[in-house]
Amino acid sequence: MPLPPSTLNRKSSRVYSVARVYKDACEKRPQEYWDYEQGVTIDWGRISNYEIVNKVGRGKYSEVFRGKCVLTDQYCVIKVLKPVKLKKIYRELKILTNLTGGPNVIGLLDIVQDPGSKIPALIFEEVKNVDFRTLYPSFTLSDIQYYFTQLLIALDYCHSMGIMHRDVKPQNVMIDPTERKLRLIDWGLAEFYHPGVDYNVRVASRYHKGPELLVNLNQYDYSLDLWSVGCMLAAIVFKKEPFFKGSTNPDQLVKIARVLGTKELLAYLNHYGLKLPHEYDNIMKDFERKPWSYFVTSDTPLAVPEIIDLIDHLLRYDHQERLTAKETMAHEFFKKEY
Ligand SMILES: Nc1ncnc2c1ncn2[C@@H]1O[C@H](COP(=O)(O)OP(=O)(O)OP(=O)(O)O)[C@@H](O)[C@H]1O
Repeated sequence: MPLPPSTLNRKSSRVYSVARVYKDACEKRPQEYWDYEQGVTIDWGRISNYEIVNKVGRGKYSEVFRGKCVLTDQYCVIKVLKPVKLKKIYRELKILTNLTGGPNVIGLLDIVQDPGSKIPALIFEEVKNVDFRTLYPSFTLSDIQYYFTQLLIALDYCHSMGIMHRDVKPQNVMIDPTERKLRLIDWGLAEFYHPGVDYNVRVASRYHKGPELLVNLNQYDYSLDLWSVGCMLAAIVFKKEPFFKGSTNPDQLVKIARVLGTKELLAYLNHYGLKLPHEYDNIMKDFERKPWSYFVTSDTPLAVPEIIDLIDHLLRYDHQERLTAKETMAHEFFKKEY
């Protein structure tokens, strides 16, 4: 039976921005691929196959445990979702089932349901992650080449599948340095991309939010994820974690403008027919653009010209100017031997 029309691909009356790449990735697939509004069919596993070992963390949307599959004796991660809108749960499940098995995407092993609350729990492969605050300061240029290539492979894959992650940040990139294994996790804010559709700007985590989110530009796309990659790289290279540290959402844009300039921000808005929201009236000042050399000191040996050029091509106000995941992998920085 064909699905009824969906609101998820409903175009805005004014289309002012469309992704440069993979814009028809969803449209060319059947509606069942991207339409999570009608619910999703789930092949439920048995909760009794898993036991909890210990608590790993508590996110905004879940409680996460280390667990064990009693059938295989394999360790796993159990993400018990908190009761949020059913639509959000369906979205995460649909996206994970579409992407699992893809390169460097966290592997979804099973979906089980708490018999009492009916709340789903997601069972994932476990990554023996080393906290980024310990790991990143040890990175050489060659480590950066390797791990960022792995991250970009995951991003290019999800983008090619019509999905924007929308919450790229160090906490969502699990790295096991012993195995040199990287997995992109937390697809809870990820969304299907449809050209000309207005998206909610209340996504991503403050320090990694792209300018488009902070100026209410709703027709953003996969390029949002590349801004976040740029923030991660700049933080490592310039030893400033996080690179843009806003105290509130509006202050986040002020922190960005202090580096990229206010005139340049206004040119970006003008290009898409937008205005700076009034919440900035008293806080946005006329900041001069800073050259990247401003952040280079005797304590930033990773700041070689090629990586600075790469950061410069990712940290662009204009989301359409940023390198795509594929273009980033082809950048000169990844070709050089360090
Ligand atoms: N597969 C995994 N392997 C190892 N650790 C994991 C794995 N999945 C999740 N974690 C840990 O659990 C934390 C929370 O997981 P996740 O980000 O998926 O949940 P969340 O509720 O969406 O979190 P947040 O509110 O921070 O976005 C992660 O930051 C990570 O430390």
